[in-house]
Amino acid sequence: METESSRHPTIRGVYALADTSLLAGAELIARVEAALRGGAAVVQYRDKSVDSARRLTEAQALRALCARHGATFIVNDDVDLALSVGADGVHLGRDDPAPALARVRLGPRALIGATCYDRLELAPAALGAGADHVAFGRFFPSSTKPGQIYASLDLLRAARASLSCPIVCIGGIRADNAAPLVAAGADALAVGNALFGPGVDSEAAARALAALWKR
Ligand SMILES: Cc1ncc(COP(=O)(O)OP(=O)(O)O)c(N)n1
Ligand SMILES: Cc1nc(C(=O)O)sc1CCOP(=O)(O)O
Ligand SMILES: [Mg+2]
Repeated sequence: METESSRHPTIRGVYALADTSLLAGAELIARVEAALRGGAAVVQYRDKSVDSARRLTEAQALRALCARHGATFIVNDDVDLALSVGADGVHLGRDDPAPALARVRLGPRALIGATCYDRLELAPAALGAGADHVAFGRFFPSSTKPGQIYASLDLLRAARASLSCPIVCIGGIRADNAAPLVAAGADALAVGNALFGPGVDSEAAARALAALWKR
């Protein structure tokens, strides 16, 4: 049986973006749990508010939920919050603390993701500075974070050919547009709206995404 101490968190498969602009109040836990039942393997808590009390409560609850399901739990942006709740790691972009600082604070076992947008050349620097996995995107139009630059399948193929770390794809990903990303070497697909948008059956959506690796 897997125990807390024997668990080896990884970045692989359906990476659920638990974004509080999509998931308010009680919906947060209920729908993330549904996505976990459907096969989500990673959960990222993404909350852009400054309500530190709510952020702590929500991150603690998600951390406990992920532990019960054997899923990896990542906090977006906030190294201190990740440390406070015992998250498996943190995801950082260009406006966030540097991966090197996160590595020092979180230790050698932490999972530290770095966004590389549409730029493969950012990856070696991020990995050299303490990140252990990278993300590229957006691949499709995203209503959750509009206006981002597009990454291409060619970029993903080049990244797969040159990087041995886990690669996450993000941005407008759904079960019906994601197969080329998996074929090009994505290890994980970070998905917000297609899992947690209004009216979406989060369990069924996660199951359909997880099936992409079983073809
Ligand atoms: C898995 C994953 N990839 C990319 C991002 C985007 O990070 P960032 O550029 O720091 O933007 P914000 O999400 O913080 O607005 C991400 N969060 N997760
Ligand atoms: C948080 C984030 N970062 C992006 C980037 O391109 O860097 S796209 C994005 C939102 C992803 O959510 P959805 O699956 O709803 O499009
Ligand atoms: Mg960020």
